[in-house]
Amino acid sequence: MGREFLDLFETWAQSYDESVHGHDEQYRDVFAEYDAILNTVVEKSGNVVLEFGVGTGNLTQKLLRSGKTVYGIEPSEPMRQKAFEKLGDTVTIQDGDFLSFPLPNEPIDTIVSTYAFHHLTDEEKEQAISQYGKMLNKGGKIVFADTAFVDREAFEQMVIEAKEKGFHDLAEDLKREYYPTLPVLESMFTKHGFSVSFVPMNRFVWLMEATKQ
Ligand SMILES: C[S@@+](CC[C@H](N)C(=O)[O-])C[C@H]1O[C@@H](n2cnc3c(N)ncnc32)[C@H](O)[C@@H]1O
Repeated sequence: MGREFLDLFETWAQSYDESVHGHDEQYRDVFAEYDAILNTVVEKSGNVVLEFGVGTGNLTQKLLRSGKTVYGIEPSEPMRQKAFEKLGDTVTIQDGDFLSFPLPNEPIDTIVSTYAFHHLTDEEKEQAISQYGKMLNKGGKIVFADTAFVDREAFEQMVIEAKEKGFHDLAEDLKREYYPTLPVLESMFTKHGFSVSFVPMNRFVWLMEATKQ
């Protein structure tokens, strides 16, 4: 569920790694400090990790290189193909999404995702957090990095700024997908038994670290 944006990745899969490294002017600020953001998610993760929205496998690769066991979930076939080209058979990446996915065959201590949680509506985000709250033991973590805004005004301001710069694809993307505000996310995490902190990583992306109480 929450798969309505998969068509975008049919074509974007081929050039995605160029976008994250600043080749697309409209998304340069979104992907600013991309590698540092992924490295921070790795630092915050435990040893057995479930990753949603693997994409071309950049975070997966960093998690594996730091010795973690990773169970990857990715709904887009072209993205899974790109990830396999990068990672070979060193990892399990299965078809699934944030809400419907094959369960790993061992307990996991961390659920991670970068640049993907905004594909879910706020209602779906809460369903996912509720589900993860039941899967994780006390001390288990959700570590996400994704675009979010301090409030609706900050969101509207970013749309205006994108339009003023002529970044119409970015402005459309901001309006089409489901970028949340921090207070909404905070209330979802706390309602489902997590303590949560938010740290800004660039002008768009926040690191969300939620620990099961
Ligand atoms: C912008 S890419 C991010 C890829 C990678 N995590 C990264 O940080 O570079 C978003 C990814 O989320 C995937 N995606 C889209 N809808 C999803 C869903 N409902 N559940 C899980 N992943 C989804 C897309 O196929 C795509 O691979």
